[in-house]
Amino acid sequence: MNDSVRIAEQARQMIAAGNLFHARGWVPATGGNFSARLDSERVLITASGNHKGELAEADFLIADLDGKPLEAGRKASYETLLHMQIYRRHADAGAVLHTHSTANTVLSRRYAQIVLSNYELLKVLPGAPDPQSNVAIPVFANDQDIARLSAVVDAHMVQAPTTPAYLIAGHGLYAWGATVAQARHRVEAIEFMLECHLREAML
Ligand SMILES: CSCCC(=O)C(=O)COP(=O)(O)O
Ligand SMILES: [Zn+2]
Repeated sequence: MNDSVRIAEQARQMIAAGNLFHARGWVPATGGNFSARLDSERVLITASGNHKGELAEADFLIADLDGKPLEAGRKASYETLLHMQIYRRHADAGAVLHTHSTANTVLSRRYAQIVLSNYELLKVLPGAPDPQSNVAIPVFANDQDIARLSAVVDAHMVQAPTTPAYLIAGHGLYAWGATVAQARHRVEAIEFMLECHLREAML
């Protein structure tokens, strides 16, 4: 596959994910951002400030693993360094998707971590955990200094390398996978389990 065809295909898959997430209410306003690894040095990522349910191929740009856009005059997602931390820490990560759902926002404002257990959908997460096991989703304090926040996330991943995804308090979910499709499946599974967790807390 030549480079421009590959770029268009990765953008197409992220546009489709954005449409789905918007339909589910997981990317309100211009919240959320998406990326896919193109090769060992380049990542295709959403530009900052676009509505993620209305993306077109022109709303993506290529950045290096330091988060620097390779095209002059383009502004990558404000949260680019959070994506790059994942690509640097997880060699098998091929795509990163970030959502701002009601469930992930409410729960991350209340709890320091969310422990998911007894959900069949846990099998979709990295390492295919046994549904009966306890899977911890850490919650990090929100921080407008994204370099500092990505350093906090990275330090956690050194201590807990099997962390399957994470939340930022009052902000949203970051999840990843080998492909855009796998990252989307994981977002769908985690958002479903968080929604269940929230509803149970309200019973
Ligand atoms: C308007 S939501 C605040 C920024 C944010 O959290 C987000 O996910 C979108 O930022 P981006 O720069 O990627 O558009
Ligand atoms: Zn965000």
